[in-house]
Amino acid sequence: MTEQQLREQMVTLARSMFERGYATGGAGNLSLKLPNGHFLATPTGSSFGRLDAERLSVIDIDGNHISGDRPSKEVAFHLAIYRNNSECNAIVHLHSTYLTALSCLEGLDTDNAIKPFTPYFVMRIGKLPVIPYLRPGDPRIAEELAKRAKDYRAFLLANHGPVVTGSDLIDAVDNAEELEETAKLALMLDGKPIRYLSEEEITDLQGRGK
Ligand SMILES: O=C(O)[C@@H](O)C(=O)COP(=O)(O)O
Ligand SMILES: [Zn+2]
Repeated sequence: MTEQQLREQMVTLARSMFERGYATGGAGNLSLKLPNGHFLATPTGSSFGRLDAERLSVIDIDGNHISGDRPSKEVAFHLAIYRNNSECNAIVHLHSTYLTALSCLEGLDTDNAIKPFTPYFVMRIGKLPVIPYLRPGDPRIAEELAKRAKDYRAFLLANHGPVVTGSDLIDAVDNAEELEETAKLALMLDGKPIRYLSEEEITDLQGRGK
């Protein structure tokens, strides 16, 4: 895809998420790898419902602002993931309701906040590690994500929200939406006797793709 097509794709997917309630106000940010090696990111403070393709931010791998509006304050953590996972070509960060609710719970398993009970969580995400709470924009979020980037496709920032990767922006958005639905189910089922997938069932799903 050309840079122009990728710009339009970001605007369209962001608006779709906004209209379906996955993003509200100015929360969240998106990025993707451009064909020339730079990165396209949402401007800081922008609403997913009102992005302008021509004003999206372009940054390089060192975080230098190349063009467009001032980039998201979280570009450092986006770049930390790109640097450490060559399979990641796009990133979605949301404050979506159910994942953010989950991120506020005490006593989460920090290796995997959602114990698998549906195949698509295993196929799309695998495991959801929890990053200890840091204020939004804190450069230490990038350090924490850099340590885990090559081993996971998604992360849960404690008391904040999810960070989800993909092979392209469509894949990252699909992963984020399915992860949000999984968190919704997990909270709906809280306190009920869940039949979790067995280790054998999880192993059978791993490596089969989506
Ligand atoms: O939670 C925050 O403040 C950021 O992580 C966020 O979601 C929006 O920040 P910008 O991308 O700088 O608008
Ligand atoms: Zn945020």
